Amino acid sequence: MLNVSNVVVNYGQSEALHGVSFSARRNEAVAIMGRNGMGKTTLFKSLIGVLPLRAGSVQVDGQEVGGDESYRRVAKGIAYVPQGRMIFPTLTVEENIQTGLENAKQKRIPEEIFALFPVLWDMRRRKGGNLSGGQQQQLAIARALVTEPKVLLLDEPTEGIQPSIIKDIARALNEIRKLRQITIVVSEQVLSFAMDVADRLFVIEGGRLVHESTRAETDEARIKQFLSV
Ligand SMILES: Nc1ncnc2c1ncn2[C@@H]1O[C@H](COP(=O)(O)OP(=O)(O)OP(=O)(O)O)[C@@H](O)[C@H]1O
Repeated sequence: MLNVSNVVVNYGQSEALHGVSFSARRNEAVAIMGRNGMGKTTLFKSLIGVLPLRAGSVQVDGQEVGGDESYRRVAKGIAYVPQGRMIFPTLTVEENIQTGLENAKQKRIPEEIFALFPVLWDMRRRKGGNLSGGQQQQLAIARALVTEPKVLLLDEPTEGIQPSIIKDIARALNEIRKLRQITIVVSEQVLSFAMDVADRLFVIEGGRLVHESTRAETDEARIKQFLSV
């Protein structure tokens, strides 16, 4: 479903990603693990088209999107939940979700969204800025989901979120997969969360993928070594 091949990304003269390749099937979740500064955010921004590819290709469902602007990639089936959530603080929860429906025929928020995230129903008339970090993360996922993606990208969804809510988010992502059979790519530093949601785990270091394992064969101690400074 998602095919990433030899992706190279530069910041000016300096190369940040040195040829990243991986793929994720329909109804598969993969985690990209790595410490701060290893290239997770750069990779996600290049997949959604916020950063241009210097080389390489990104395919969604067999269609090349690597040269497209972000809005076209969204139309072709990628949705992105950025690091830091980036919700609109002065819009209500409902209005925030509706921004994801801008190009949809149906403007009503599907009930399934509130079934996945009941707290968003309770908070629907509150301003996004007044939600807790965990609630904002759920809102950001809801906003991405209403675009009906084939591939959902989440950049460090657990960052700054308390453990009980991290569990809720893992449960919701697993539920989303069951309901929609989409592909999920998540970047993470929290190994327990990655083990809860991902079928395969990768480690990124210095802009390269240096490790891959299925969940079943993952050596957690080894991954923790990669994640410790
Ligand atoms: N705007 C930028 N200009 C120049 N270099 C950058 C820029 N953003 C990131 N980098 C560099 O690219 C590399 C990868 O950074 P990136 O933000 O992708 O890491 P990350 O793994 O997502 O870390 P974090 O969890 O802190 O976001 C780092 O060496 C970083 O210094």
